[in-house]
Formats: sequence, C-alpha cells, structure tokens
Amino acid sequence: MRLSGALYKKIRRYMVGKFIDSAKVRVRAGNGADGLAKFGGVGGRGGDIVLEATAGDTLDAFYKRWKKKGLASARNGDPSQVKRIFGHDGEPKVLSVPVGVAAYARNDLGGGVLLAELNENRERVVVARGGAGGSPENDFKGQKGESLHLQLDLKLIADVGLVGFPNAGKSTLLKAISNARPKVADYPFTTVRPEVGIIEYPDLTKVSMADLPGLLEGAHINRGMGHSFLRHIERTKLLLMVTDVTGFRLSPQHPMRSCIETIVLLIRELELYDPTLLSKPVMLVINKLDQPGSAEIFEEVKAQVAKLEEVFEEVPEEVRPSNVLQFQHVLGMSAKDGPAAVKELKKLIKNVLREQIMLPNEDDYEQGTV
Ligand SMILES: Nc1nc2c(ncn2[C@@H]2O[C@H](COP(=O)(O)OP(=O)(O)OP(=O)(O)O)[C@@H](O)[C@H]2O)c(=O)[nH]1
Repeated sequence: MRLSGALYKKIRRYMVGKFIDSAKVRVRAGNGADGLAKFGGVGGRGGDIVLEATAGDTLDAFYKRWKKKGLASARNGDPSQVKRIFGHDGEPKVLSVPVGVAAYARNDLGGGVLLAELNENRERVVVARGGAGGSPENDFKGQKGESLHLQLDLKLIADVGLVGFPNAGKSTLLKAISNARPKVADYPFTTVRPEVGIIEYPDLTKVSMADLPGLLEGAHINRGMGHSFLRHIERTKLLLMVTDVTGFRLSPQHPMRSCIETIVLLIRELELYDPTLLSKPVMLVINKLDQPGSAEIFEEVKAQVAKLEEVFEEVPEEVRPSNVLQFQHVLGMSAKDGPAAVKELKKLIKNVLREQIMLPNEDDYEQGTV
C-alpha cells in the first residue's frame, strides 16, 4: 500500500468549517435597591440572570450576540420612595441558549463549577441571583447581585458517534437510521456541527447517534475541525466508522485514498488524538456498495480488516497505528437506499450497546468540575 505523499498537506481554507460548542460571557445580576427606613419601605430586588433553553438556538448565535458586549446584566431594583413604598423589582435578564447546554461558573484557576444543564426546550434556570432589596433584615441596605464568569458548553452525549472522512455518507446514514434530518450535499464538510438523531426500536429502546463533522488527516493536530468535535467522540459509547468503498480524495491536489487506506488513516487519527478512544467498541460500515465494482472491493477490505496487523506492516511507519483494532462488526451497505438498507446495522448497534451496558458510564460530565 502506498501512503506517502503530502499527508499533512494544507487544507484549502474555504473548506474548513467552524462550529462553536463553547462560549463564555460575564453575567451580573441586578442589585437590590435601598429601602426607606423612615417609613419601613422595602427596596426592589435586583433582576436575576436566567438561562432559557430554546430549541433550534445555537451557541454560534449566542457567541455572536454576546462576544462584543462580553457582559450580560439584569436591571437593579427600584428604591423605596414615599410615593411607592415597595420599590419595583428589577427585570430579570433572560439569555437564550441551545438545548443540551451545560453552564459552568468559571473560577480564577481556570476550573469551573457546574451550575446547571438545560436539556428541555423552554427549561429555565437562574444562574446568578439578584440582590435582595433593602428591608429591616438588612438595615434597609440593598444587596449586591451575584456576578460571575459563565461558560456554556454544548454537551453532546450520544450513545453512538459516527466518524469518517468527509463525504463518506454519515449524514445520509443518520437520516436513514434515525429521526434526524441532517443536510446532505455532494461536497465535503456539509456537516459543520454535530447532528444528533434518535434511533427508535419496536421495543421502545432509544439510542442516540451523533454525526460528527468529517475527520481529516491531521485532525489530531486540530486540522479541519479537529479537537472541537473529537471531544464529543470521547463521550460516546460506540464508534461507528463510516468509509466510502471507493475511497476518499479531499481535492485534486490531495492524494487519492483507497477504502482500506482511509480506515488505517482514521484509526491513526483517533489514536493520535486519544489512544483510549479505541478501547471503545468500534463498528465499521463500508458505504456506497451500490457503486460499480464495489462488491469486490468490499470483500477484499473485509478480508484485510480481519488481518489489520498485516495491512499495518505495509504502511509507512509515520502513519502506522500502534494498536491493531478489532471491529465488533464489519458491514457493507448503501445508506442511500434508506431505512431497509440499515435494518441490520440498527440491530447490531442495539446488541453491541446491550453488551456494553454492564460497563461503567464514563461519558458523563463529572458533577461539579469541568
Ligand atoms: N452512491 C451512493 N452515494 C451515497 C451513499 N450515501 C451517501 N451518498 C452520497 O455521498 C455524498 C455525501 O453524503 P453525506 O451523507 O453528506 O456524507 P458525510 O459523511 O455526512 O459528509 P460530511 O458532512 O462532509 O462529513 C452525498 O452526495 C450522498 O448522496 C450511498 O450509499 N451510495
């Protein structure tokens, strides 16, 4: 096998998409207003900072809304006056965030404390409390509102993570197998943000599957979308490697990779990013079997992946993965043919996950720390 050539050649800029799965903003809740001691008047309470999950909202939009200002603040309470003895409370500030966000209060050491996770549309959470109004309890002195550095992380926890080079058919597969309706187009990087679909089974089992943007050679060094989404793979229970039976070529300036080469390169990328990733169960889907001549290639590749150590021996040292991977299943299909074509895959996914259920769930965020 020839794998030399410009392996880490520069990727054309316009092809490199971006998605934001983490955003920061400073928040300041309103201060409580002073009370009027002489008449026993109570000052208004400061407004809270509230996060509200909105389906369809994105962290990109949140980032754009707040990046310039950098600070979101709620209104202070109104003081108690002779005319209005109970001062009005300050309006809360409601910040719209995407569903699936985890909110952390950052500390000076760069760590953070988990404040809340918003997993339902319209779910609301107060992240900074407005100060109490001045009253006999506090000597009629309005209290300061809380302020903190807020970090929002898009928490993508899916059971299954689809990985593969661009254009392998991951979005098409997700569409065929789940309720997700991702955008599919005939050019690389259609998937610019992880899309999650739910696979439903007749026995009501539900399995979530995330389509992660196409991996690139060099993703481990943050090429393409690199780390930003490899991070999400860490939290999945099962990896589904999707390859195009006809191979992959990023552009005419890049070398053509055969199907088996893309498999080796994918293993290498995942391993270089985090060797423990490959201790998860991995299934291999060889897609686009409707292409002419693909049946023979499929049989050949199937035989090769059964003896990966022999394939690795032929690979130049600089791209050779260190560990031989054992795929749980190797499946050929044409995702384009829709749900019937992925029936078998659907069954296998459930079986593999069933076997894994005995394992501890390492995927969740550790409560309280980031
Ligand atoms: N012939 C054939 N084409 C397919 C099949 N599956 C997907 N395609 C086509 O391949 C192209 C890429 O499919 P996508 O599903 O967008 O691929 P992807 O892996 O999600 O791509 P990225 O978003 O770039 O990572 C589209 O034109 C699909 O119609 C298949 O089974 N057979």
